[in-house]
Formats: sequence, structure tokens, C-alpha cells
Amino acid sequence: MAKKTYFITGTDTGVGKTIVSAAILEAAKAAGKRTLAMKPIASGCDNTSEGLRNEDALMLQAAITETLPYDTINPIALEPAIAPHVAAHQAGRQISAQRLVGFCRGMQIRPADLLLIEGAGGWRVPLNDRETYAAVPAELKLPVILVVPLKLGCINHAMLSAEAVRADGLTLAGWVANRPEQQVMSCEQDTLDYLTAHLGAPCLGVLPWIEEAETVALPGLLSRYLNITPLIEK
Ligand SMILES: Nc1ncnc2c1ncn2[C@@H]1O[C@H](COP(=O)(O)OP(=O)(O)OP(=O)(O)O)[C@@H](O)[C@H]1O
Ligand SMILES: C[C@H](N)[C@H](N)CCCCCC(=O)O
Ligand SMILES: [Mg+2]
Repeated sequence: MAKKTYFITGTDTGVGKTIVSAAILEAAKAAGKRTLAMKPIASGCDNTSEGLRNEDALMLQAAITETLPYDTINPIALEPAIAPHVAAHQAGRQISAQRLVGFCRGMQIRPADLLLIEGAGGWRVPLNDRETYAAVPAELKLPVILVVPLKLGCINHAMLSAEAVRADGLTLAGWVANRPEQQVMSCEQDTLDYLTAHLGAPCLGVLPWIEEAETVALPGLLSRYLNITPLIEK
């Protein structure tokens, strides 16, 4: 049984959920922990000879300590890089929160110290006409980690996301500030100060933008800027 499971969300798509997840997994590995990760539904896949493959899922697969088949990490793979409910509709497939919960429970029964489950886009991304992705962590009662890109507008997006997580009855276990580009935003420290004072959860790190590194090296480099103690203690 995975001792700790967290759901990784972000204020938006493309804010760094995957890179932050992989960095957390690298930090946990360095602390001697056994790790697992999932991207239950991925829209945006390459059609390869082995089947549909998503970059996020592959990065998570490379970062975990346990060896898992691709389909276990990413059970629902959809080719177009669009909203998952639209991609599913185009593929003639039904996706439901219950189905995703089943995949997550299947992963949770595996032995590990830490399991990270990466969502898609932000908190209120739809799965279908009735449900949003939030129903999955809500059903599983998972603590949530929020990734916030340090750019103008992120305070509002972060506060709204945290409010929605709590309105759904879940705990914000922590948040990670991620620089989404080389250029540091103006008044970055004021933004961090506001979020630290008002998000009501520990900041697990402020990650720099690292331009030169090979993508494969990024998680390890970024892991040095994280303090994952709040995630693995107890
Ligand atoms: N701190 C950083 N340094 C260098 N590159 C970064 C950093 N943060 C994000 N990136 C790059 O920005 C892109 C978007 O990040 P990422 O894929 O982690 O976002 P995401 O929130 O997981 O997106 P999605 O909603 O598609 O899952 C990726 O190419 C990633 O490598
Ligand atoms: C394709 C992309 N990278 C993500 N996987 C899906 C983002 C869905 C966002 C939907 C929305 O909020 O409008
Ligand atoms: Mg991602």
C-alpha cells in the first residue's frame, strides 16, 4: 500500500505540474523513499510503434523508483493535445471519475512510500458533461499539491484554485512556485510573500527556470530547490 498519495494540480495547463512532480519524485528518491506516479488520463500523445505515448507519463515513469509498464502509469491515452473530455469524445470513448478512481486505487495498493497522481490542466477541467477531474481526488480524499507559475496573474489563479480545492472538501498539502520562463517576474518576492501568507499551506519550494539542461536532467536539478519534508514526514 502506498503510504502517502498526493494529487498534483496546477493553476492552469503548462504551469509545471509534470516537472514539479518529477522533481518531488527525485527528491523522495534521494531521501531513500520508494516512489510511484500516475498520469491517469493524458491528452496529447505521440503515436508510436508501442502505442500512444505521452511525454508527462514518460517523464513520471523515468522519475519513479519502481518499474511499471506504461499502461499502468497512463491507462487512458488520447492523441490530440486538447481538453480531455473533447479528446475522449472525438475518440468515441467515455471517461468517468469512477473509472479513473479505479485506476488510482489499483496503483495505491502497490507498496511504496509516495505516490503522486498528476491531473490534467487545472482543478475544474471537465471529464465529461457531468463531472470534473476534481471528483477523482475528492472520491479518494487525497491531499493536493498546487503548482503556481510565477507570472503576473498567478495570485488570483492560485487563490481561486486553493479555494476550489477546499470547497471540494480537500486539504491543500502544499504548493510549489515555479518560474515558467527565464525572465523573473517583477515584484516576485511580493508575490511569494502574499501567497505564503494567504494560501494556508506550506510552500515546498521556489523552482528556477533552468534553460540549458537536457529535459531528462531537469527533475534532478530542480529537486534541490524543494523541501519535501512536509510530504513524507508522519
Ligand atoms: N522550472 C522550469 N525550468 C525549465 N523548464 C520548465 C520549468 N518549468 C516548466 N518547464 C517546461 O515547461 C513546459 C511545461 O511544463 P509541464 O509540462 O511540467 O507543465 P504541466 O502543468 O504539467 O502541463 P500539462 O497541463 O500539459 O500537464 C515543459 O516543457 C517543461 O519542461
Ligand atoms: C493538452 C494539455 N497539455 C492538457 N493535457 C489538457 C489541458 C486541458 C485544459 C482544459 C481547459 O481548462 O480549458
Ligand atoms: Mg503535465
